[in-house]
Amino acid sequence: MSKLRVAVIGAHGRIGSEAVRAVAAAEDMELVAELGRGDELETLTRAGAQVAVELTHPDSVMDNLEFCLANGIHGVVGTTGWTEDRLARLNSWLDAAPSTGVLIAPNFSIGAVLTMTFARQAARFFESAEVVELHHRGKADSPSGTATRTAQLIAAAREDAGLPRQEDPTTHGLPGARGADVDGVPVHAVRLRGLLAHQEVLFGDTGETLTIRHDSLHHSCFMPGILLGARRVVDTPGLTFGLEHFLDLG
Ligand SMILES: NC(=O)C1=CN([C@@H]2O[C@H](COP(=O)(O)OP(=O)(O)OC[C@H]3O[C@@H](n4cnc5c(N)ncnc54)[C@H](OP(=O)(O)O)[C@@H]3O)[C@@H](O)[C@H]2O)C=CC1
Ligand SMILES: O=C(O)C1=N[C@H](C(=O)O)C[C@H](O)C1
Repeated sequence: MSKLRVAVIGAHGRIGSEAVRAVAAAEDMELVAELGRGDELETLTRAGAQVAVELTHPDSVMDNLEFCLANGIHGVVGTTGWTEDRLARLNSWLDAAPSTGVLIAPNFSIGAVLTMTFARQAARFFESAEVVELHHRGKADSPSGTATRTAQLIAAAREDAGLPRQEDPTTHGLPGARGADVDGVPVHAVRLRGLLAHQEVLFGDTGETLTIRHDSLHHSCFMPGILLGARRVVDTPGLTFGLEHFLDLG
């Protein structure tokens, strides 16, 4: 059987360099290109890439995906910074390339995917919910894509259950102390040397709290999700948002 031809964009970065090693070690894949900043995107077509794993920066990801989709290359995207506007532009490129697929995964680690699943399940049972994400100091964006997605899922589950949007009871204080408001769910971002990627989802109601915590301790935790995404995206045209769609979570 022929091997899946996979390229990595952002190949010299923290997660990209790990992805290069993981793709190269996968028996069913061939690593056909490793692109860093300034490298020509045409390398992807010359190398015959079928899938591009995109792990760069919110400022770079749109141009890279526009090129990939214009050339029939599927995308597995870990880069953050997704807004409604960006998703609409991506969908318009996908409309013009109907047999091509893109997976955007706010987080490729199984523990983080389960955290989001459990948080969505718990959301309707608690009056209040907040998210705290903690990352290394080199991270470009805040809050993290995972925390934003988690808060959106919590807010949607609350709305589905008929719960009101959370009101902030604070009347006095310093700006920013209550975090960012994501659909009514406060999200707090910590940046600390020594950390990698961590998240706590806090729920509270009368007389009890529930905390769901996940810790990514090494970039290797993202690799099974990236490889799964590459294998599945070639048979999944259109946009898939979230690795959970490629997992059987019961
Ligand atoms: N979904 C997930 O599970 C995960 C997602 N991420 C996300 O992945 C992204 C990268 O994170 P991280 O590896 O820590 O960041 P790094 O800064 O370590 O790596 C990004 C790399 O991409 C390069 N780059 C930037 N623009 C381009 C471009 N146009 N073409 C090719 N290479 C480019 C950078 O080059 P230069 O250094 O010159 O700027 C850098 O080498 C972030 O958005 C992060 O949030 C990270 C971990 C897990
Ligand atoms: O920049 C990182 O490191 C990470 N980025 C992703 C995010 O923003 O959610 C995933 C994970 O948290 C690591």
